[in-house]
Amino acid sequence: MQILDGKKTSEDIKNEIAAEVQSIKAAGGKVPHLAAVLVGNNGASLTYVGSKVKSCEQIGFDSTLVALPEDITEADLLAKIKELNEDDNLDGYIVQLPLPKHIDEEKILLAIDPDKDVDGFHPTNFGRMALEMETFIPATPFGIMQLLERYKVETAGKHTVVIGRSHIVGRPMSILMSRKGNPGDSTVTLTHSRTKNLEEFTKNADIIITALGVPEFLKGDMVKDGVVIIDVGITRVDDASNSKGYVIKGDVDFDEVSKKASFITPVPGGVGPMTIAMLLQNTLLARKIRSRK
Ligand SMILES: Nc1nc(=O)c2c([nH]1)NC[C@@H]1CN(c3ccc(C(=O)N[C@@H](CCC(=O)O)C(=O)O)cc3)C=[N+]21
Repeated sequence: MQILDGKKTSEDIKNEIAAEVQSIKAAGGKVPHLAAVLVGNNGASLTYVGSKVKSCEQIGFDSTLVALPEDITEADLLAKIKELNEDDNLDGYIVQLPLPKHIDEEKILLAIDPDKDVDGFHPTNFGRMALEMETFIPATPFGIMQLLERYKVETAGKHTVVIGRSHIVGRPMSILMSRKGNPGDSTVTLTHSRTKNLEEFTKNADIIITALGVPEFLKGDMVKDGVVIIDVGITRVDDASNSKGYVIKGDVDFDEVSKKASFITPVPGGVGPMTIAMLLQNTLLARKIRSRK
C-alpha cells in the first residue's frame, strides 16, 4: 500500500511555481495576482482562505483578501465582482462558497469573467473542460489528477467509481477521468444519493473517488483488494481532547480500507493541500494567458 501524499506533492508543485515566478521576475515580467472573496466569517472558510493567502506569499504571488460582511446585498456583491473583472492588475480570483442564502450563487458565478475564473466554475470553463480544451480545471479535481499522474497510478481502461455529483468535485471528476489521455481513459460510473445498491459498484471498482461528506462512510468490506482510494471528504468532528476542539475526518474508514488498497489518500494531508496548489497553478496559467493578449 502506498500513501498518495498530498502535503508533500503540493509542496513540490508550489516549489515549481515559485521557480517560475522567479524567472518571470528575472525577465522583468509581472507576477501573478490572486484575490479571494470571502462573504461572512464561516470558520472552515476562514482557515481555507487564510492558507491561500499564506501560500501566495510563500511562492511570490501578489494576493488580495476581499472580506465582505455576511449581510452584503446581492447587488453590492455583483458590483464588487464587476470591479474585480475590470481590475487590470488582477489575474484571477475566486468567490469562496457557500454564499449566504440570500445571495443567488448561480448569478454570482455567471458574473465572474471566465478569463479570471481560476476556480473553473463558470459554464464557459466547465464546457471547455468537457470538450478537452485549454481552461481552468476546478482545483480539487485538478489536484486529484496531479496525484494520479505523479504517482503513476494506472487509470486507462480501469473502472472508476465516483461517489457524489457536486458541481465542484464529483461531476467534474467524472468528466476528467473519462477524457482522453493520462490520467484519464477510464470507464466511469457516477454514483449519488439516489443510486441503488452502491456496494455493487464500489466492490467492483478499480478506483474510488468519494466526495460525500459522511465521516468514515466507506468500509473495508465495500471494496476489493488492490483498489485505489481518493478521499475528498473533509468533515470537522468535535473532539474536546484535540487542541483545536475538532478533528478532520474523511469519507473513508482509513484503518480498514488501507489494508486492501494499493494507493490511498490520507485526510488530512491528501486532497486538501493539493486543492490550494492547483488554485495557484491556475492563477499562473491566468497570468500567462493574459500576458499573451
Ligand atoms: N470557490 C471555492 N473554491 C474552492 O475550491 C472551495 C470553496 N469555494 N469552498 C470550500 C471548499 C473546500 N476547499 C478546501 C481546500 C483545502 C483544504 C485543505 O487544505 N485541507 C487540509 C486541512 C485544513 C484544515 O485544518 O481544515 C487537509 O485536508 O489536509 C480544505 C478544503 C476548497 N473549497
